[in-house]
Amino acid sequence: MKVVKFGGTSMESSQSIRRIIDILQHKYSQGEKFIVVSSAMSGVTNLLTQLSEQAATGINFKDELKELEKRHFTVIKDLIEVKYQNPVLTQIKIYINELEDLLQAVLNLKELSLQSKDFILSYGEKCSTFLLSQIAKQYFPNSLFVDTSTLIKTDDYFGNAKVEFLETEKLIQKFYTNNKDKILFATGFIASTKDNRITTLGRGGSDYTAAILAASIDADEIELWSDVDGMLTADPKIVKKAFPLAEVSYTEAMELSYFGAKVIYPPAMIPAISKKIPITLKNTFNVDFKGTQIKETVQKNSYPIKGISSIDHVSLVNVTGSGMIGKVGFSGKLFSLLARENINVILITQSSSEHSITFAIEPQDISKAKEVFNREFELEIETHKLNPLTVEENLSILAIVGENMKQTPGISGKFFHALGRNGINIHAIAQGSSEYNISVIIKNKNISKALNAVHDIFFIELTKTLHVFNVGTGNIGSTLFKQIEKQSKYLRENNDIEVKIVGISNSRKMFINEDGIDLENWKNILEESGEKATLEKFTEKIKQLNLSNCVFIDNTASPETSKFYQQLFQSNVSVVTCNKIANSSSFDEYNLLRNTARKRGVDFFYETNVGAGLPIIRTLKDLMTSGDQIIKIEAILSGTISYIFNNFKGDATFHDVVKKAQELGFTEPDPRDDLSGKDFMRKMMILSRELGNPTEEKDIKLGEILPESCIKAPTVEVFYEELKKSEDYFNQIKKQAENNNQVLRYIGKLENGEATVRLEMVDCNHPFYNLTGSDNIISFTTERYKSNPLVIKGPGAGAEVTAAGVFADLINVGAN
Ligand SMILES: NC(=O)c1ccc[n+]([C@@H]2O[C@H](COP(=O)([O-])OP(=O)(O)OC[C@H]3O[C@@H](n4cnc5c(N)ncnc54)[C@H](O)[C@@H]3O)[C@@H](O)[C@H]2O)c1
Ligand SMILES: N[C@@H](CCO)C(=O)O
Ligand code: NA
Repeated sequence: MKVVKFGGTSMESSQSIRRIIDILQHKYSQGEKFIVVSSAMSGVTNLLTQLSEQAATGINFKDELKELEKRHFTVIKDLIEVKYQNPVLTQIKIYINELEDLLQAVLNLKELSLQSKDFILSYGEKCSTFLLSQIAKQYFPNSLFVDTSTLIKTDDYFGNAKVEFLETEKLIQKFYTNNKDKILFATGFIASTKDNRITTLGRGGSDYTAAILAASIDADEIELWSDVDGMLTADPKIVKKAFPLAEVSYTEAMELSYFGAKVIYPPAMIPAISKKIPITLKNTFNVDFKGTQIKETVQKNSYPIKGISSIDHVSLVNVTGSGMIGKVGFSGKLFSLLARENINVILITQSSSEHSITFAIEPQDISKAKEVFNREFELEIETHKLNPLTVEENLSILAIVGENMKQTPGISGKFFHALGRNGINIHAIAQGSSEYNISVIIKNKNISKALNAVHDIFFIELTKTLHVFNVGTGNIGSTLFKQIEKQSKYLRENNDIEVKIVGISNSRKMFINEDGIDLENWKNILEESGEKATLEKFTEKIKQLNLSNCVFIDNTASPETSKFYQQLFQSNVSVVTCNKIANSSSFDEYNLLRNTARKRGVDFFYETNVGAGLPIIRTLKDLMTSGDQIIKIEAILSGTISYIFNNFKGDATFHDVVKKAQELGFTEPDPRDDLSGKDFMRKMMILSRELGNPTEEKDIKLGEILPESCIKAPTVEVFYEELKKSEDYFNQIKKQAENNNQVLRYIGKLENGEATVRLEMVDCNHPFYNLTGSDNIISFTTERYKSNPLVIKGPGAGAEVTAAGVFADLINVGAN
């Protein structure tokens, strides 16, 4: 035998009641035996509460009551054959008339007692359940309407009555035995006192009715039907990746529902728990879905925790003072005091030094708590044995719940790591020794970020979602998008990484979508839905959204973007950049950025600053951290210049080769940044700084390649014209090299803290002689690689290799 309960959402309209009938017909055809419990139609209990309270203040209720009648009549007309309608219409009419009399009495007396209110509310369930039973009768002729107020006996605590179990059980058993051949349709929520005055069972009342009936007749199972798929790992409104749990234990269900998961009300389950009756949560909108089963013992699943829940608004109260130390009974006194004032204490922690007790309460209780504390401990406060209460506000509780945590080391470590990495400060921590629940108190504004970060770390089979804000959609930016789009499935399946591009900006337009931007269509989206771009607005939005694992990618060559890195780090956003400006600004700035990132526990990656995608920065860092000593670095680090000298031969003109280098995407947006040596100089400066030298721009000796006129050209167009005019100059250098069987190489050297970049002619014995395309080459002479230096060589410019380097940096964010 099953007890099947349908909540208000299932009793909303003709359509939803039709669904209930379908569900019951299916059960019936499968030979299942069941008792049905039903709530009032959705919204009716609230409406009746409101009407009765209003009536007590003299406000009329007739129109609303008419509406209520109509709602029930509509269902009758929709779902009951005409020939059977009359008696049902009549009975509902009788109920509504009785309701009207009751409300009229309240209106006349201008008084509403809890007792009268319960009586009035009981009509919600009476109407709905009677109605359902009569609809069902057409399919199951042995349907029987049961007014449970005649079976469930309570004390006279109206509004939240306490059940007298012994008597109730007897009445239910007797009724059940006498009606074994019937399908019972029982009202939820309502009961009565010994002397037959109507009472109600409080919050979760219909679930409670189901549990009481099930426990009394030793049912095999309870099904609670609502409009959700059961109990989820977290609130799906906040955590998009939350998913329904197949099984949870009674204890876990209690813990999860206590915080947030509103699908069931734990006290209502107690009669079922005491008889170990499993409870299944089902969805009327997703009938075939298994839902969540709540029972005594559950199979271990692969996740270390079951769910995450939260309470949104709490305040934290700190009691401090030497007067508490070693004082037996102090906390007893403190908490009885709060209990006496009906202040609900949600969480308590105490340090073992006994110098402080911290507890969480609801914000509306703060002033009362202060008042009673000050009054009770006036003497202790005056003599400085206790300090006045301090209160922290705008906080939330976040709790991870699950029986698997028990005896499993590392869960709290993981939990706190996820919070710490996302810059979420923990104000207090509590874990019961039952190890079912670890609760932390954090700032309210961080709750959504925290829920998502913690959910990711425990549930998405370790899938990490990187929330990316990308600035710069030129050569590199647009290529990066292509690469990410192509690779995202692989990353999801093989690396458990989800890359979500949440924001895109270029110098004209910006667009942000928290759910991710479709990379197949980003150009149109940005063009059509984007707003005017400003970096201020873009970064403000990043901070405001406060997403977990958040990364800012700088794919511009702009000096403006780097001004925002510092505040991004401070907001726990990692930065990946191919833009060299930040790292080649002043040494102080360079240091500040690094230190801030380190302090905030976020990443600052810029592998592509030197040699594009070639692993140069990484290699240098590895050499240094593993204790090698760098003696000398020699390198060709301008892809553009490398390409030019590799192709400036035979009939080719210097002008055309430069143009081609730009077309191939090797040059900076302004190619003079390359040809002036400035771009190379920046790279040398970054390498030198990585070595620990406080290098500034002026410390690097830079050999010129271009004649003055080219450098000074006011625009890129004029620069190209000047290049044409200087063709003789370039030809002469070319000739000279060719005559000596040499090639031109623009080479950087770093030795003894000194950095130079010079144009050299080298012969075939030089290790840098054989280069092709936009190749970069770098040779590290170190203590360990002394006679034979470590060499890295390959294309050091171009959109594909650079975007790939940015991509690799991005994937590494948060890896350590
Ligand atoms: N090309 C290479 O091989 C290579 C290699 C390594 C590093 N890089 C670096 O890549 C970066 C980008 O180069 P690119 O060739 O893609 O440049 P690009 O000119 O093609 O694109 C630059 C993008 O940045 C945007 N932008 C500029 N200023 C902005 C601002 N203030 N706010 C928002 N957006 C802004 C532009 O709108 C454009 O979308 C440069 O810093 C360059 O040094 C390039
Ligand atoms: N413009 C740069 C790109 C790599 O930073 C070069 O030519 O080397
Ligand atoms: Na690199």
